[in-house]
Amino acid sequence: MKSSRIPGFYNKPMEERRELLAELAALNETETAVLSSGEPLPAATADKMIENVIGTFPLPLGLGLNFLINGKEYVVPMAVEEPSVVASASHIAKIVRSAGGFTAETTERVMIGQIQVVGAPDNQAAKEELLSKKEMLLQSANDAYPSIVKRGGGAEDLEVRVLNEESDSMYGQMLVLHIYINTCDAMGANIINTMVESLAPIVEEVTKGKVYLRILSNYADKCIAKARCVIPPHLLKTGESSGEDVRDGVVSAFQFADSDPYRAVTHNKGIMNGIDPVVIATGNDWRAVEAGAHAYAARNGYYGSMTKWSTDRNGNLVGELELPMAVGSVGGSIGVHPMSKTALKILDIGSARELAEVIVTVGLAQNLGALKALVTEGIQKGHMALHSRSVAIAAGATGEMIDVIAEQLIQENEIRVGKAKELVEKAKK
Ligand SMILES: CC(C)(COP(=O)([O-])OP(=O)([O-])OC[C@H]1O[C@@H](n2cnc3c(N)ncnc32)[C@H](O)[C@@H]1OP(=O)([O-])[O-])[C@@H](O)C(=O)NCCC(=O)NCCSC(=O)C[C@@](C)(O)CC(=O)[O-]
Ligand SMILES: NC(=O)C1=CN([C@@H]2O[C@H](COP(=O)(O)OP(=O)(O)OC[C@H]3O[C@@H](n4cnc5c(N)ncnc54)[C@H](OP(=O)(O)O)[C@@H]3O)[C@@H](O)[C@H]2O)C=CC1
Repeated sequence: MKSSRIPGFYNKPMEERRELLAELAALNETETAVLSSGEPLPAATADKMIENVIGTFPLPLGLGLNFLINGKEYVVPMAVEEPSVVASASHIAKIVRSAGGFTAETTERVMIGQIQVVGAPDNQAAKEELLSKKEMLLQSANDAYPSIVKRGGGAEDLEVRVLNEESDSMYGQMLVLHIYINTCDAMGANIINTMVESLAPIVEEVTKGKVYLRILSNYADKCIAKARCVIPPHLLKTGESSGEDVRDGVVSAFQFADSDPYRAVTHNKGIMNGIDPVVIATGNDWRAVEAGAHAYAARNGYYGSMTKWSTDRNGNLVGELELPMAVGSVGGSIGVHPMSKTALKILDIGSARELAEVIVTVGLAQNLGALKALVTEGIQKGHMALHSRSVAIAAGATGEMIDVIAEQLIQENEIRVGKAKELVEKAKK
């Protein structure tokens, strides 16, 4: 990939943007056609993906630009309905690339399958028995999905937990078997579920209990992606605010979020503003990522900030984000939806790990974009200026009138549908 820094990309007509992208990402004719096709997800394909299909629901697909991660350039496809998200991510990526770019990494890539056992006559004895049969259980799990073992993955370890051991617990004791499974480049839900379902009869026999649930855990805390950036304050100067003031405001905003769940939820929503669009564009399961991310934000016993912002000894702003990121670069609907195939080609990633690193980086950038605006001019100026186009459309503006009405709304500092309707009616007379 040549540079992802394309100044003024947003001022070019859409056709020109597509041409630039096709050249940059070496898209072939089919991939380029998917972007400009009126029906990127053919109805016949959609009809086979879910049930009771009556159509498709398109979202705008934008490009997060300027991303430099671990020294590699990334153009990031983002499918999202909310104005200013893509602009904000690109804005921060532009600043961070001047500071050397983001660094990102993933830990081990292991997913968890859970098997719930109730009514075992002796949970401790059943636990010991399961642990003593570890090799046999792992082998049986792998026999249920041999192709993932051939790819270098499969069931690697197990753990047994007894829940509700305390005598004052509200619920009865139960045993939970965790199978740790390397799903290679797949998110792995179906692989894991196949494995744990196949183990259920053996587990019942060993424990003499009843198995109810056999399903993966979306709390993928052994599949963590981390992103980091270090920004000298002079790069943060915004309007009248000095870089130091912006830096201190961002650190204080983090401390606010980490001290108060009312703020943490909004702060974290701003992070998911960056994460979800990439998860969606690449055909991944955003409910799984959302559920895991929020649970991880509560791992210390309280719901806090997903990101951490601090100042290092040289006065730089340091940002860190660490989240479970159980995404795949294959499997699920990824190979089915033509748009997600094209999105992965644009990203030019070689593995699920690399995809997870890009996604968590966009989340970090998005958080800083929002915080930088919030601690300086406020969110309305930048966000509402871009939202004004949607307001104009909602009020009935079409074609060239959209930008004209949007500009009038900004000039009159009244970005609301009622005002836009007045302007549209006046313009139509
Ligand atoms: C909107 C900006 C970026 C303007 O910020 P700005 O300083 O006016 O931007 P700029 O004109 O100096 O441009 C800087 C770069 O930003 C990008 N950029 C700039 N404009 C565009 C555009 N039109 N289209 C595409 N990209 C754009 C582009 O990369 C550009 O570089 P260039 O290519 O020109 O060299 C800034 O005001 C901002 O980041 N605001 C925050 C927006 C935001 O966070 N939106 C999310 C919605 S609000 C929300 O849901 C979450 C929240 C806020 O509640 C979370 C929380 O509370 O924590
Ligand atoms: N709680 C949850 O989150 C749940 C989610 N789901 C859904 O499950 C889906 C994801 O399941 P998943 O198991 O990932 O998808 P798949 O069932 O599509 O499995 C992935 C397939 O990809 C193939 N593959 C090709 N190359 C690789 C590679 N390098 N690494 C790994 N696999 C490779 C494997 O085929 P082979 O090896 O056979 O060639 C494997 O069968 C998502 O759609 C999700 O929404 C379903 C249930 C619950």
